[in-house]
Amino acid sequence: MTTVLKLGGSVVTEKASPETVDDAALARAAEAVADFDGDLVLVHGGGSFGHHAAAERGVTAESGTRSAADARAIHDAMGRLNAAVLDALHEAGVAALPVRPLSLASRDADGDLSLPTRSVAAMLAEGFVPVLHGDGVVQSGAGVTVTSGDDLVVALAEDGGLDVDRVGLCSTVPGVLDGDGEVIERIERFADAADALGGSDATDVTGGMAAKVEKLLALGAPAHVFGPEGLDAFVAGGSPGTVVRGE
Ligand SMILES: Nc1ncnc2c1ncn2[C@@H]1O[C@H](COP(=O)(O)OP(=O)(O)OP(=O)(O)O)[C@@H](O)[C@H]1O
Ligand SMILES: C=C(C)CCOP(=O)(O)O
Repeated sequence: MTTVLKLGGSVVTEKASPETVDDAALARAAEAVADFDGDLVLVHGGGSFGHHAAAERGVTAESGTRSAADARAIHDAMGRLNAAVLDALHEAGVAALPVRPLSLASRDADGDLSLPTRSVAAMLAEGFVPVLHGDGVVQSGAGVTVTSGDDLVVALAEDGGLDVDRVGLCSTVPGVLDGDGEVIERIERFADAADALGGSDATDVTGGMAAKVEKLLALGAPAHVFGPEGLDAFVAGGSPGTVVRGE
């Protein structure tokens, strides 16, 4: 059984200032992750690295670039953040290794993601913690578009070979919030939260909370959406924040 956990870009970076890591938040998250017992795949988002690099070049999840220089700039920005995440994980004693989607994944013309996972499974079998991240990924007919860490979480969770039974999305909000700002405990269909779901409040080319919930509803495994304060509970097997479980 494997757990997939995404550390939101808005948790590990200061999303409003370009290419700024939130060192304290990242160190806290890495320490929480170090307590996990079992097979774990980590994913992190773009935060103030990937989203700024992509937005500056007009690249989104739908609108691609045919410029290799632009694609590389987005990938390199994510590489800088990935290196910072790996440094923090190593510092906390986590045997983390990078798995970088541009070199591995692709999308078809409809945007469906193909993510080969044998290297991820092999790393897990050898006791490592693979760390993927949102990235520029080549898409049939569109050049290179942005693939969100959330899409990678979904692809990992749907991969039969990894046997994923728990998914966690750690964002800056304590869960999916209703119109009054209260955490919704359980979402089983999009309508449960549709009124309250907006985009992201920072530069984000991949859609914010509404897109997250929609993707998580399609999974076979339960997904938990929580904030940094819920990370210890999730790592210990608990159920912080909102549970998203489609039918
Ligand atoms: N109903 C809602 N409940 C909770 N958050 C919401 C809601 N509607 C919109 N949001 C926004 O969604 C954001 C979380 O999505 P976002 O994509 O920014 O997070 P992330 O995954 O941590 O970041 P990144 O995409 O960089 O990895 C929140 O900061 C909030 O502004
Ligand atoms: C913007 C890039 C390159 C990655 C986006 O990943 P996300 O923050 O998980 O949506």
